[in-house]
Amino acid sequence: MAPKAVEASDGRQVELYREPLTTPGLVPTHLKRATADANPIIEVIQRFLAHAQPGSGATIEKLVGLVALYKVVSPVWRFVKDLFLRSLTSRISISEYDPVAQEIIQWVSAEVVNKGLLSTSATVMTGDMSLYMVPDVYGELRRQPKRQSDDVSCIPPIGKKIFWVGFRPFLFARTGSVTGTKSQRGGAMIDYQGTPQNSVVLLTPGWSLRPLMDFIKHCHEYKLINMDGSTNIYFSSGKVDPYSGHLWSTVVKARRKLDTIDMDATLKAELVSDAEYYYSDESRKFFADCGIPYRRGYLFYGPPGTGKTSFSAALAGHLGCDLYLINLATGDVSDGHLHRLFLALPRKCIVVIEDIDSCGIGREQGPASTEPKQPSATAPSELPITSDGVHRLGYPPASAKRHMVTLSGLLNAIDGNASAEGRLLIMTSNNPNILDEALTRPGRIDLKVCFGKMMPKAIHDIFKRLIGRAAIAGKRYAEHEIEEFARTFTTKVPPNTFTPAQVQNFLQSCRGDPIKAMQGVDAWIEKARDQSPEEAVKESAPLVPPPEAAEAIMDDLDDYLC
Ligand SMILES: Nc1ncnc2c1ncn2[C@@H]1O[C@H](COP(=O)(O)OP(=O)(O)OP(=O)(O)O)[C@@H](O)[C@H]1O
Repeated sequence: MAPKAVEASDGRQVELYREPLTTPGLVPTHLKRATADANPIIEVIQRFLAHAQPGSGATIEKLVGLVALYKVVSPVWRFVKDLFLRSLTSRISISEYDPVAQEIIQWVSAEVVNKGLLSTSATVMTGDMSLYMVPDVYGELRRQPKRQSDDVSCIPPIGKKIFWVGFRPFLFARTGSVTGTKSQRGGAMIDYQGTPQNSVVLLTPGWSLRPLMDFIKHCHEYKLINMDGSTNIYFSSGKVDPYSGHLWSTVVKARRKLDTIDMDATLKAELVSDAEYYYSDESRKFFADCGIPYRRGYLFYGPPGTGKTSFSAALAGHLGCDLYLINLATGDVSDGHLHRLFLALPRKCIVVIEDIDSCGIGREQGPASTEPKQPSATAPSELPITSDGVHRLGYPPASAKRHMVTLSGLLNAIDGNASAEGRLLIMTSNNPNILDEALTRPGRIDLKVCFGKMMPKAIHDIFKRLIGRAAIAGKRYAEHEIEEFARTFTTKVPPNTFTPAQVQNFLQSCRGDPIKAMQGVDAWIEKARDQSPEEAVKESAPLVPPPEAAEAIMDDLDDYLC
């Protein structure tokens, strides 16, 4: 019906969209609409209320009838829809803990959410777009308030998304048992301890799982191509990450190259070739044929700041796998938690348990012990027994207050029957002599490697890397001049006296200036002789700072570029 223009009592023009309900010429105010400033939603509500009035034709009873009809029809519709989807589609559900799920999220982030013209919702993260996107840093804006000038990238939010790969449609859904709202928790997965987990569901038309498997493979290959140049470093604080609901939190780091680790060249080559062989098809077959659990373990020992953790990170980058760091010394990791951390590991990865000697690993007394008693450098019976009946090997730092991993808990996690296979485990220690022999026996630890203080060749190399590269790139010095400086520097620094962290610290302070390095080296040697390796390490940045410094991690990311 055409609107009618009517003049209101205050002189304004109003339009009537329907015949007046009462006497013609007497217009109820709730049916009027001012031409310019009325809110259309309020107007609809007003009209509805007017219709619902007794005697208006549409009664409250009709409304109740409509609601009842909806209540009956909606479960039937859901049932028909589910039946249709289940009988005509194939689907896969994956826990978000699973690296496969993360690869899918990464693909959907990059190819659907960030490129999609029709993407109307996403979880926002900031960061260097040249690095690979990390699925774990949900709520990244809260974590990185200072990085406002950076590029912004998006990952799929909790919810559903439909996209096409070639001519095939896929439905991607993230259920949010941990990070989602109440209404988004339906169908969420539950882990073996009954804890709800976020999960990813993939669905495509057809009865074969093949297209889904091909898509998952495609996401994996995509990750391998795009991960070139960076390494995912996972670390655990002993708590579930509040943003992702994962046990592991992640940072993405520029890949550290093996040639930035200054150590004995033969030793380095042997370690790299051993790790490469471990992950070769030939070795996999050998383990399977012989019925040996497919695991390998290294013990890296030596003073702090000699490159044990840095080499592990470089090795992960070289092998193209992720690095998982566990620090038991925080006192936040319990036996059960450690077990769950190991269960959540992918098949190919490097796990580093740092400073294993300083975390207070003890041998349980009585029936709980899983290993026969082994003699060790310090006999367990001579050690203090705590109230929980556990001998502590070494003394935990003051921070280790709440949880303590026991020796049997650790052994169970690393090679118990339920423990995953395929990982390369690296334990680092400053004091290997106090470690229980059960922990380092062959089969658990296959190679023990000493990371020592700097020898002349390594001193020469570190000078050329930290001073020479910048000086030559800036065309301030020729290569032969740098070679000469490096030789002089090497003769001045006494061999087997300083750790790489100490030398790196000094050379960094010279900011690529060889003259400054030559002028300052004698004074530095005098000072550094009295400095303990521990103090030197404190001055140089650790690989992964504690989780509470997550903002700082991202800010300092570039510092790791070598
Ligand atoms: N061999 C090395 N070559 C190059 N850099 C090194 C080497 N060793 C240590 N560094 C540098 O020293 C710092 C500390 O190294 P890292 O944390 O790897 O030592 P660590 O032996 O694991 O120490 P800790 O026993 O305290 O864990 C890092 O910044 C690293 O770059």
